[in-house]
Amino acid sequence: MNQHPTLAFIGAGNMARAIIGGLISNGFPAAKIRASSPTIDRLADLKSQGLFVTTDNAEAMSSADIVVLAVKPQMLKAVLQPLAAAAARNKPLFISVAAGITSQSINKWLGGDQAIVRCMPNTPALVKMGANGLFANASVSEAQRSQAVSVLSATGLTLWVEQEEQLHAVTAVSGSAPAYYFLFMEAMIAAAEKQGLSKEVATQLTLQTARGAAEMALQSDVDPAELRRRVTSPKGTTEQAILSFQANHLDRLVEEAMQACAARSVSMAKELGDD
Ligand SMILES: NC(=O)c1ccc[n+]([C@@H]2O[C@H](COP(=O)([O-])OP(=O)(O)OC[C@H]3O[C@@H](n4cnc5c(N)ncnc54)[C@H](O)[C@@H]3O)[C@@H](O)[C@H]2O)c1
Ligand code: PRO
Repeated sequence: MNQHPTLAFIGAGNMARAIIGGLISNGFPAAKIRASSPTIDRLADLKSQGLFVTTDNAEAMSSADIVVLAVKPQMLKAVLQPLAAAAARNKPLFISVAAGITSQSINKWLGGDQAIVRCMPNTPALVKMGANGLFANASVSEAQRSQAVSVLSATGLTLWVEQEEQLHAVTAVSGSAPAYYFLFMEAMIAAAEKQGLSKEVATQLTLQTARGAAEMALQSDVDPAELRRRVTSPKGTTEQAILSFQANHLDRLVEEAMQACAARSVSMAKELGDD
């Protein structure tokens, strides 16, 4: 195999585009990436970046080393069943980013005996700051594990989980979580505007502070709780904000939100899967 495997993305929506964007900006050759989606006009921008694009999923998948399944979980069964013959012939590594749906269901729809890595990525993959939780089924070889890591690590952090069920928690803590931070940013920007800042100034200060806090926590040798304490002077300003968050049970809100997220991942697996 060449240095770069041939990748086929089945589905070219938000998550596929975030991963493709991260790969290309990390130097992965666009000519080694294929993408399929039902309408060709929605693929025009990917074609202009040098990808091979098609409305035929089987054509996208033919001779691909890795097939990334990036359609909605609700579509997966209908998309995979017609690809079973090609899967039996080509035996690529499948990487599914679909929330919830188990490797067992995917394997069944593909006709069985397939190497499947489930990946829960997130959209910061687009700026190479993604976080990927990975699980491999028993048919995935060591070489394919390494291949999955080397492709996905171009989009950010890549960590394996031991149990497939742990991907529900990964979805709650990283897959869905960019949306929590965006929601928090929205609330901070709105509150700062109410305190008299322009939207532009409020936005810039909010985003730079989020970036600074994340970068500082990543580089620090102490945990986030200690970093928080270092901002919080006794009888100072921060203390009042922290006391307000605690009085409103921020920790409980976060726990309940993450439980609801993971529970939806579990119920999607039951509703839409075939285990
Ligand atoms: N968006 C995220 O933040 C995120 C994060 C982690 C995982 N995921 C997972 O990624 C997957 C895709 O989510 P998304 O947000 O990119 O959705 P999306 O709706 O943006 O993209 C889905 C794509 O699939 C295409 N599609 C529909 N039917 C198809 C078919 N028959 N054949 C080929 N392509 C078809 C659509 O045209 C669309 O481009 C989902 O399974 C989701 O659970 C998404
Ligand atoms: N976006 C997908 C969803 O909301 C999966 C994780 C992030 O279902």
